Amino acid sequence: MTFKIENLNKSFGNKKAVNNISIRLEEGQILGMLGRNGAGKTTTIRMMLELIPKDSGQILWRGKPFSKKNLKIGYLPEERGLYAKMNVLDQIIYFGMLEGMDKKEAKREAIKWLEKLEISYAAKKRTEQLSKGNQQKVQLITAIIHDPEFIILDEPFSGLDPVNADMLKNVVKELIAKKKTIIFCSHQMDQVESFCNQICILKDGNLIVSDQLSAVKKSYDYRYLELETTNNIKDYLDHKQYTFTQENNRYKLRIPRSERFYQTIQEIDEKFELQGVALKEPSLHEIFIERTGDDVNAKF
Ligand SMILES: Nc1ncnc2c1ncn2[C@@H]1O[C@H](COP(=O)(O)OP(=O)(O)OP(=O)(O)O)[C@@H](O)[C@H]1O
Repeated sequence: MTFKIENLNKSFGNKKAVNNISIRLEEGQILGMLGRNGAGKTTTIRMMLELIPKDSGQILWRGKPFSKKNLKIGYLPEERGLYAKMNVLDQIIYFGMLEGMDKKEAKREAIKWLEKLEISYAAKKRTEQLSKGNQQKVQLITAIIHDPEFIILDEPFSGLDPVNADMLKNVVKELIAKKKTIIFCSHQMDQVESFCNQICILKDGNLIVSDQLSAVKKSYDYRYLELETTNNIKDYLDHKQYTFTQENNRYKLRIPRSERFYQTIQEIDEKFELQGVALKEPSLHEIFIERTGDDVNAKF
């Protein structure tokens, strides 16, 4: 395992913000770090980046301390941290130099990225003159200009219009294609699902899920059977005590993973004639809600 967090702990006074968590990640994998507000994600990341000291535990990269001294790390923080009065190009060069680049190289890369993200026109503007979305592009550039091998992205697409969101998503896809190791924090479950092959869920400082996304889905007790029919099967499903939702001609039934549903399908088809049938794994959204303690039936 290339990246390891082992028995990591952090308290603030009486508050246990991170409780003995261990996470493993192979190089080139994308980990979605999930948890409700206050779960301990930012605290974990801050310890990784040595911004705050850990109480105990270790964080390792290829067997050595996970530290800027041993690998290049890129970080896009949730609270954006740019210098408002500094001009965009100088700002990016400054961050590049902080990460060990020489000025010429940082300038070359900065110009390349500004062109790629279609904000070259803003190179000489003060950062505060840019829209929120364009400032976020600048922030992303400062996080990856030094070509880091490990990248932490905290809510990278929040507050972006769809065109800019797609542009930054393409950058993340390129990073994934380049086999960067990435930790991706987001409350947008569909984004986590589309980018990450591994997930961990924190709750009140505890790690309650940590596995491959596919394994997490398979460990969920339910699946969903989607049926399409022009006939009204609502009464039948009520009678059979299925939990389901209906949208026009489509019905979505929550069935235990163990249920032998072929017979159900056959029975419904004979009575009502089905136009479509599909078996779906639960979405990450559903798993998240169930595992972090909310009533899944209320949300279903
Ligand atoms: N500097 C601090 N002093 C005191 N308590 C803190 C400090 N930083 C975090 N906490 C507490 O630790 C807990 C974990 O907070 P953390 O910011 O890590 O959560 P999070 O999962 O990142 O939440 P969010 O999704 O809202 O960013 C919370 O109860 C928070 O109030």
